[in-house]
Amino acid sequence: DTGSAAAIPVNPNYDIAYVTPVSIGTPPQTLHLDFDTGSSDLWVFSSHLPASQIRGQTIYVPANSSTAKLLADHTWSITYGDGSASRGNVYVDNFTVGGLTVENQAVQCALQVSTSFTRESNIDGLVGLGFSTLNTVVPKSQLTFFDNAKPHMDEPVFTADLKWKSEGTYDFGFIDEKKYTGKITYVPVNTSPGYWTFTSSGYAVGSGNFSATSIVGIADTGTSLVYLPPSILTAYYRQVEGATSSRTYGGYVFPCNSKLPSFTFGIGEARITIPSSYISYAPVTAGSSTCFGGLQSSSSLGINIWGDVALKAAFVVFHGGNPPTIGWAKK
Ligand SMILES: NCc1ccc(-c2ccco2)nc1
Repeated sequence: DTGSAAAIPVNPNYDIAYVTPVSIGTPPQTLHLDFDTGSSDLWVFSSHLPASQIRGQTIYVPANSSTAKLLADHTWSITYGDGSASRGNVYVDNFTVGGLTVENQAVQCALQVSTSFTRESNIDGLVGLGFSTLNTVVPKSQLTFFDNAKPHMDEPVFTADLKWKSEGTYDFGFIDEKKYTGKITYVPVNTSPGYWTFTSSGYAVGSGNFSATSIVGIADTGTSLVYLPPSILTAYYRQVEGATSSRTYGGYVFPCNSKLPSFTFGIGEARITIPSSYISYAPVTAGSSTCFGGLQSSSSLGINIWGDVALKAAFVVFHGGNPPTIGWAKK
């Protein structure tokens, strides 16, 4: 089996997140979910939510699906790195992404979501594509869509082709040679943390020398920005006129008309360059001439994160073989 589905920016001006249409149940209910390689719960806005917590999202109504079955006495609760959270109960139902169907997929129904989820009206839930060890369902943890689909897939892979301010794709079960140039460089993945954790071989700022240094981090489609060690941030923002680390805005900001260098990171001998346009991320508030950087410090996170700002500069292969690996190519 294979599948292919769109990755659509939730906001026309800034790539805050990407959503992908999925079908759940019988007859199919279509929701737009945030595919997140940084977590492993598949949860949706549901008919169990109080109306006060829904603001335009599409909800999943298990009662309207003839194939939905309650997973009795199972619950879940998750808190993300950005402080958002949700919790609820669990059904199993048919789950289809771009023509690829998993029967009896655990669909975690929200009974409560935090205000930041309520405020994001274009996200109807998340599809965790991390390792199933991170799933929060108790008393029996559940498998991700990828783990359920893998045995039926032509190849045990999914790929991310995210794009800057435009629609990209997630492919399941195959690698589309038309989506990248040159070769794919694969590096090992450490699955123990439960994320797609790999080691980058170093970085360069603009046209500067490449600094060979191991950077352990995660490939996270569910995080907007890139979070790296402070020393790398200093090296980058010292090249940006008027850049400063702002306590007010919680990170590096700079005048929106400042000239930004690109940022290159290493994957083995290969190099991926993030264009400067991806790093001038967004005005700190609507209409402001102060912009928030797409590269920020990981010092408060305890983990380096290659989020969408980096992923959209590449074609990325999440290879779920034994052992799993991650592949990066230019495009
Ligand atoms: N890294 C997972 C993730 C994805 C989306 C969100 C989100 C969307 C709106 C508010 O919070 N939070 C965490």
